[in-house]
Amino acid sequence: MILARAIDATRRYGDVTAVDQLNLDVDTGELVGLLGPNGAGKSTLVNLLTGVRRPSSGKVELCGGDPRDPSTRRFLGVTPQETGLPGALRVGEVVDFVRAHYPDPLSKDELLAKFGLSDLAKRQTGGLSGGQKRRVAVALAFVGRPRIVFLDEPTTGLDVEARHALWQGIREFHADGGTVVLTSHYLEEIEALARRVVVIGGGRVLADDTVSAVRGLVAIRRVSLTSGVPLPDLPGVVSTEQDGDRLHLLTADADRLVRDLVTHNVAFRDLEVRPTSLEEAFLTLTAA
Ligand SMILES: Nc1ncnc2c1ncn2[C@@H]1O[C@H](COP(=O)(O)OP(=O)(O)OP(=O)(O)O)[C@@H](O)[C@H]1O
Repeated sequence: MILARAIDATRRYGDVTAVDQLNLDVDTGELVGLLGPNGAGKSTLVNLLTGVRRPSSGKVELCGGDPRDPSTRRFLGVTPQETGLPGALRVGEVVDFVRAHYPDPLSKDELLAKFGLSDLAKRQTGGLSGGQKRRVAVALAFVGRPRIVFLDEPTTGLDVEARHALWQGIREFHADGGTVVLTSHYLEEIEALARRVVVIGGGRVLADDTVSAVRGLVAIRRVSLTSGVPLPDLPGVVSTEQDGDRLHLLTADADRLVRDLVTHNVAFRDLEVRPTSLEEAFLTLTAA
């Protein structure tokens, strides 16, 4: 069953088209990463799919219904990009408050244990660190045993250990059949959690595939070398970065680039050719 669907969805803010005739289906049991540069439209898409905003045109569906309908929202868990917690309440009290909104919530202890938060149960949220607040905010999305969870940049600002604790909670939910859509700027996060990655740019879907396929799609290689002399103009180089004597060239045809360097008698050493990172891949896609 399709749990979240955008059909030709467009959302405008004045002159800005944040989401532009976008189509997306998220099936039951999927874990989907939305990836894209700042301002690509990821949060707006999440806001449309979770009923926070209405599309200017087109349609969105959640669990086969309208995401603004309370009976549909029972199946939904969300952590927006920015959240506020009532500072005077203890973590356990906030969990109880949210639990009260759902017919069959997780127990407080189970939720806190799943997300490694048991030690914080009696702490007032106002006294928590930024990272601890974020972990509580993400855990709250799972209280109501949702069928689908949307997490907008869930681990921004978290240290490695806290990030891994959250990933563990998300993975367990997914392993039990839960559906997850997350946006992230952490490429390792998308790679660590999701097999499907939807690359968003300019409010549109630029690619929708596996992480490795998205990399393969652009097939850009990074050729790094050390050279004391300026390089001649070489065909097929899409960008050049310089770090002292070390040069990093991006190209779709690394073999040709290396042959050209030799043909031009460029003195170089420490040649390295490697696939691009996902970030480089999406920058290339969004520049297309
Ligand atoms: N409430 C709003 N009012 C006006 N413009 C908005 C509003 N929300 C988003 N926008 C604009 O819509 C575009 C898409 O923004 P959005 O926040 O969806 O992108 P994003 O991919 O989530 O970015 P980021 O990674 O920085 O969070 C941007 O140009 C943004 O300035």
